[in-house]
Amino acid sequence: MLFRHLTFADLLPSGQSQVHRRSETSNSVTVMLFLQRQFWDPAPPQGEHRASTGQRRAENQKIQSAADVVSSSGNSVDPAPPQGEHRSEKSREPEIQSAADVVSSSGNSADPVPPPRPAGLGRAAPLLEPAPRASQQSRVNGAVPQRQAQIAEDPMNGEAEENDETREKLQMIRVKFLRLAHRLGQTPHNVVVAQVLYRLGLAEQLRGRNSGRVGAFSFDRASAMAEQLEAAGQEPLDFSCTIMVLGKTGVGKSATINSIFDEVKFSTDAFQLGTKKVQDVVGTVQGIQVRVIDTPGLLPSWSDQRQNEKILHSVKRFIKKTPPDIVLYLDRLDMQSRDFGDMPLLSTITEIFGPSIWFNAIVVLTHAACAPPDGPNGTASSYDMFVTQRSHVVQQAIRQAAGDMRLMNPVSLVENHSACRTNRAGQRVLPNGQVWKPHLLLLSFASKILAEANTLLKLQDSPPGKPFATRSRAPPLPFLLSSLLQSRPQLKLPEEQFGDEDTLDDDVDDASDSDDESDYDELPSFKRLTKAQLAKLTKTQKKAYFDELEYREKLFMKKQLKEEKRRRKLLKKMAASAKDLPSDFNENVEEENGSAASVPVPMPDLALPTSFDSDNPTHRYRYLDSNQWLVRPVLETHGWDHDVGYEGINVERLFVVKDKIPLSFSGQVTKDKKESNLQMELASSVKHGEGKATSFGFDMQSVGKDMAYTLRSETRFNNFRHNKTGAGLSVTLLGDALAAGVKLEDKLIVNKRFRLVMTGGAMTGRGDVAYGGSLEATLRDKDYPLGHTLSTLGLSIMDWRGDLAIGCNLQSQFPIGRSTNVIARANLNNRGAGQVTIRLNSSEQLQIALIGLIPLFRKLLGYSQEMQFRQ
Ligand SMILES: Nc1nc2c(ncn2[C@@H]2O[C@H](COP(=O)(O)OP(=O)(O)OP(=O)(O)O)[C@@H](O)[C@H]2O)c(=O)[nH]1
Repeated sequence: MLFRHLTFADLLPSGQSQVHRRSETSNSVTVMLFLQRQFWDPAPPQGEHRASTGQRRAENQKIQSAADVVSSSGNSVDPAPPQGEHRSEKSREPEIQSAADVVSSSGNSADPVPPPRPAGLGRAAPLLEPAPRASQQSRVNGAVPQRQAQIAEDPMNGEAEENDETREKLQMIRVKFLRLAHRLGQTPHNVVVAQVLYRLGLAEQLRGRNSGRVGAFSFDRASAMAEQLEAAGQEPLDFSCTIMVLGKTGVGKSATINSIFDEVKFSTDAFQLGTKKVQDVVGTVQGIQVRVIDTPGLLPSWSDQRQNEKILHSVKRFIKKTPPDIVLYLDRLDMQSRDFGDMPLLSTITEIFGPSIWFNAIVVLTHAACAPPDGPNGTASSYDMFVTQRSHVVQQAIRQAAGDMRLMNPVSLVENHSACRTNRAGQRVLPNGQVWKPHLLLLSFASKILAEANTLLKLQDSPPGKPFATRSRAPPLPFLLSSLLQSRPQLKLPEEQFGDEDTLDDDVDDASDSDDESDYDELPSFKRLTKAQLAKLTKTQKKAYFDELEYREKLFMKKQLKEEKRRRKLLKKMAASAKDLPSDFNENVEEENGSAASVPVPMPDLALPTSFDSDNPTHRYRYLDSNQWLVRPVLETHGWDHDVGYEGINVERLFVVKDKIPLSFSGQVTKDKKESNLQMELASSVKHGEGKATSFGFDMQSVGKDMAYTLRSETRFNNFRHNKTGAGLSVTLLGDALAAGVKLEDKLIVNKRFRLVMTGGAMTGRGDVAYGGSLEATLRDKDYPLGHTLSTLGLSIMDWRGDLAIGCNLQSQFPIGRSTNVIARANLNNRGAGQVTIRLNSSEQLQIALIGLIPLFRKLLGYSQEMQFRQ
């Protein structure tokens, strides 16, 4: 049991995983200095991942974010990335998204709909410069002649030509979009325009890097060209857009179509079903060809869904040949629909067309000139607030129906009433000053433009002509690979678990340790002092006493370790020779073996704090050790707050099949306010020959919304005394994507203290491949396993889609004096992001805790300065 505990100690927080020898350790203080620029560890080196539950969780989160990044490839659903970390991940993916994203990330103050996503792409203006590299390039290549000259200098190979052709086509798409915006009276500074241009530039840049060349983002050139063409007015605009309207009956679908064309194309009716069948109309708006498909009105209640199904099937048939570029889902702004009151209707739409219908949909709220209702205390609520609330209800319902909580459909407002306020040009203006029609059309066109660019850059593999094709997600290969590359300890039988699998032959250890052992037996007798006696000692005497105590403790533990090792060796030898002995002797040995394994060794207790402070959860959560199942709470170590850090439960058990094969089961469920995670692992290992073993494992864990199921196998053999080699395979099913990988691992055990592990591998899925490798050097304490000094250097490298991520990780743990431990960690990656952490843990120097006051003082100082400034 003791060994089980130590083996799986990594699931406990570091402070608890060690057996606390120093019982006088009563007050302890941990100080962490945490310097961080930006944390993004592409592929943490081996051993890192399993260091603690928190890190496991972090890994899971990383996988999740990778899944998000990847899921958005060729998929217009954006996982609503938070600022910073996620953005940096996201920018790795050369993806262009639909208008849905473009708008949801816009932060236009004139827009009644506030930016629904916090990070997105932020403000408009700076986005016109997508990235330093690209903008520099654009200056160099800005003018056409210069660019041509550069092309002429380039070695003309096929790839370069293809790149130039693609770049030129992308440039024409950019020009086309600027012309559309121009016709709708929008400048490049309009948020939607800026976002589309930004995404085009970003995709081109990343695409260029992929093929070894940085793409040129020629915004100035495109803008000049668009202006020129529009001014001349002769060059026809090669663009048309098909828009389909869907929504409940009477919300204003036909009226909106009439407003778009500024003429009555369809009749509207205030009192009965207006549109009886699906029909389309083609017309031009500002010289742009627009086709709109009007659909019969849908009904909201459950009992009407049969009727809705019939209607939607007829719509599906209608759009089979010429699918729409964008869907407008209409609802009324002034209708206070109850939360999810429209769920039946939205679910039916999802059922018939698939969830992807929502990936290219804009929420349109009609009757937008209505006055906001009174607030709870009788005061009128603000228009913007009202719009936000209504938008949120519809967006949330769509999210629910689509089963994708990351979905963020843009919202556009419409007012069809003839009495609507107009500007001098006769365009309808909303109460917030927005001219709605160009806004709605621009959003719709942006989606089509981005789809065109996606097809050009082959970022999307949906078959052409298939309406709302379900776009499959690519598996997060780098993260699956980094999980495969982790070095996993081989599973052992309970009686074999003692000791480190990577130590050199026991004979070597024996030789080095023999002196110490004899030393302990030869030591003169020693009497421990009582507390009262200790108090009488002088400082130097105290030091000498503790030094002696420590020395003796060390020697004693060494001796114990040695004895245990020897006993195990003997048992092993006996078991080996037992085959030749009579059967009753065999039974005796087995009995002895069995009893040795089942001797109840009490689990080391957690070091309890002295106070019964209710904030310290150690007093409230203990773990069960009543039977073979090990049940423990999971502590979230990555928290600074004084809150309950326990967020889950961990269950483990080791089975022995046919007395020979170890089989371990471990499961963990963690749940916090927002998300829950499930991990389950089944592992086994079979020995076949001297120094050869094959491990098998199956694990499942939640990755975002999906479950990942992984089957893995690994074979290891000792080819030389100092060298162990292993090869592994893994297959992961994540959602509907399958990924398979291989790895090779070589472990060089230079001596008792120093070892080197090198791993390399590749992971493939959906025609994509990620390559990775890592190197980890470990230097242990000269008194290992008694001493805890440990230094590791890890290097990891990952190549995926031409994007190279290199990470370096350094960690050192060493004691200062008898009561203080320092753990220093630093990591850095080739994107310049890194983190430095210094953790100081002391059981005596309580005054170190005063360091924690520094941020407090800084804050207070900041306040006082602010106050002075105001006065
Ligand atoms: N005040 C106001 N009235 C509107 C607006 N949009 C539509 N209406 C009125 O609402 C009524 C229904 O409009 P329709 O366009 O027929 O609605 P629909 O969604 O096409 O209805 P079905 O064809 O039955 O599905 C008409 O009387 C319109 O004039 C709007 O934005 N503001």
